[in-house]
Amino acid sequence: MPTVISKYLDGTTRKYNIPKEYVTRGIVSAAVLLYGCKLSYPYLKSICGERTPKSKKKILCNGASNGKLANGFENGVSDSEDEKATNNNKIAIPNGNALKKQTKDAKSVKRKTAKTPSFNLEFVYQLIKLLQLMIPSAFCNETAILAVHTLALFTRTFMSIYVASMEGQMVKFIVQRDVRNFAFMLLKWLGVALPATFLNSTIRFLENKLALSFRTRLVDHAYGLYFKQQTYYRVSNLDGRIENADHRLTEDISAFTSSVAHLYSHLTKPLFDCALIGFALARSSRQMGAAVVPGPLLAVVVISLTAQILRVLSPKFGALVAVEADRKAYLRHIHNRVITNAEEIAFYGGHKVELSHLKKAYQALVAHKNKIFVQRLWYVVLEQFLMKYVWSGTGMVMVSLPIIMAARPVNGESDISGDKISERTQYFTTARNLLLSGADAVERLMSSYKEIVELAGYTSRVGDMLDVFSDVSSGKYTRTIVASKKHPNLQYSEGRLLVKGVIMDSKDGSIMLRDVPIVTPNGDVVVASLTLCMSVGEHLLITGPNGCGKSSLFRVLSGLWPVYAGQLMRPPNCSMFYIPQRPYMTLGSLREQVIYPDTVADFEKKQMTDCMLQQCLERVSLAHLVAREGGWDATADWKDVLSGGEKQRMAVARLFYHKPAFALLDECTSAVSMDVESSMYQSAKDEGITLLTITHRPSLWKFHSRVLQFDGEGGWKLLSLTSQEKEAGAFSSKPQQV
Ligand SMILES: Nc1ncnc2c1ncn2[C@@H]1O[C@H](COP(=O)(O)OP(=O)(O)OP(=O)(O)O)[C@@H](O)[C@H]1O
Repeated sequence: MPTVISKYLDGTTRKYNIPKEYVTRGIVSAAVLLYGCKLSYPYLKSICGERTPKSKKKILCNGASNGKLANGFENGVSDSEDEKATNNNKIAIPNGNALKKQTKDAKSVKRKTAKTPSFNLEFVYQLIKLLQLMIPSAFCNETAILAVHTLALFTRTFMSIYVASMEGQMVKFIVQRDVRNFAFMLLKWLGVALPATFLNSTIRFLENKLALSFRTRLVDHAYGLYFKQQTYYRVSNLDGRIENADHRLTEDISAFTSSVAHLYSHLTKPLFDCALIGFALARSSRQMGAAVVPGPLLAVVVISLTAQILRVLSPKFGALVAVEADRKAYLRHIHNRVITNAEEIAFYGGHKVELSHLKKAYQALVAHKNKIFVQRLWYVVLEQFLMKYVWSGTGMVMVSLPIIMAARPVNGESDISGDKISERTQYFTTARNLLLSGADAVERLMSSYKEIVELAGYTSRVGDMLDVFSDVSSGKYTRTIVASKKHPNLQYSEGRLLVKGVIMDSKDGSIMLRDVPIVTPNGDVVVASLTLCMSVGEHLLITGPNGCGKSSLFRVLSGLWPVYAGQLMRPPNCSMFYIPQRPYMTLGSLREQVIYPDTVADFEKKQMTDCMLQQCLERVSLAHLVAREGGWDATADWKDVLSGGEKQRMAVARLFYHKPAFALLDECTSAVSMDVESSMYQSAKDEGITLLTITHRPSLWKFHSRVLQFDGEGGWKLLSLTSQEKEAGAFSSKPQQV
């Protein structure tokens, strides 16, 4: 076939008197140009597709009015789908059934609009953004590693070519029966092998180093965002875009950085190989006196065709990888739940239920992995057939072309003399080795496509996570708000509640709320408008039925939940200390339990002593703990070592260590005996701490001067307590509103 093409070319160039190189170069350029157009067509189309009017795209975010998911899922949905969904949901939803329908619609839109990561423009943008984080400047560690890595890859390619030419010469000496030169060449070959193997190992070492450096950069950045403005709380409680942030922060970042570093060497070396080997092959073809163009032209055509076939038939590895990561994360989450709640589950004997959850999560992962294996099986069969056999055949033709097409001797010289044969053998061996390396390089380049698509999956997970973190840390939340939840006092835009409240620093240290609503992250308005003023020394008791918004008021005061309307004036966070019903025990020593959330360095900076900590423990009747646990430096799993009541008392001991202006006590003594509870409350008051207490215990009324009573239906009353009421723990007559 190539001979036919060559003959036809000869005829045509002679006929029209055009230099043969011009024609062959023209054909090659046109082929390359056409193939380039073909490859770039889908991307050009997607760029044009993205230029749809913004207004249409924005409809997607309109969750409040049409029940659709708010942003975060914009990509990958057609405009017609948007419009259909919008129109469907314009109908008012008066009852529960309709509400269910709406939720179903929202879910189906979520499914439709869920992004499928693939090799597209969005992937490129996200990757560039992440690369800027991983390589922050031209003079950083990572650039240095990259430079050394690139140099190592380049040197390795030169070595491969050098080794191939040495092997060619060795075969020539064998054919010539030249033992001396053969032995010398063999020694030289062995001498090169040593640095070559060292270089291979160095390349792998540098790749791992690069992956680790990239990971460290990303982890630093992600942790910075995660612990900024309580993002770790808000991302799971106020925003609905990502689940299992822990998995993304650990596994996905690691997989992403390893994939980037691996792909760098996986792409760079084959590219060097292709360029340099192509050049070396062309040079040896010319030395043989054969035409340079037909061989490479044939290679370009065959490789382009096989690449196209593989591209069309390739499964969507990016989407498959993203789903796999999701399922792995979910399985880990279920495991974590079992570990965290082991005692409760054991008491209930709930292992059957937990086991079934675990099995379900595991089966989902296994089913998905099987799906990937099956898809990979057929893809690898095709890939191997095309790359191993079709390419080997093409390589054979390419290697033989210069020998077959080389100019024949014209002056009666023999074509099969010893010298000529050994020369051709040397050429054949060198070219064959070079081609093998070249084929290997192209194979790696093509199999890299699969890895690039997999990288798209990780890029999307890591990139989305960082986007969500920075949105959330700057107060932008995305969560579905069902249309029927809209409240006239609040403002909505594109399905999201707008944060319109004003937060001010209190100058006199008091707390003041004016028309502040209490709204849950789901958009439920628990209390429509609350007005309250608390000066230092005015102890407030908060009561009401379950779920009426008592703890939520603390969340608003602490800044965990946004102030959607009205005004909130409050002292700085360090002046307010929150103690929850379920006390939290940190990792570390007994000392670190008392000083939490201070670190040991803070403790030393404040010039506090263990003796002072001992006094804190005495106030909550835990003085014996130091001796019992083996001193202040003793470490244990405090969550399990301390009893429920002891943990609650330890949490109150922290109050005496920090001595804040206000204590937000959320049923934090429910497991403490009543005598110890009373002495703790009295101590806190004596210390000058103003109490805001949520409790159902009448015995605590006596420590407070006012009561905020929620009715559970959005209403509330602020009442003063008489001394009889304080003692009785109940209102003696009809309560008087303040
Ligand atoms: N993270 C959250 N996401 C969505 N809704 C929430 C969240 N936290 C609380 N809620 C809802 O807010 C409402 C008020 O909850 P809150 O914890 O303030 O109740 P409470 O008055 O303290 O109740 P209890 O006396 O049982 O502790 C409840 O209906 C609850 O379901």
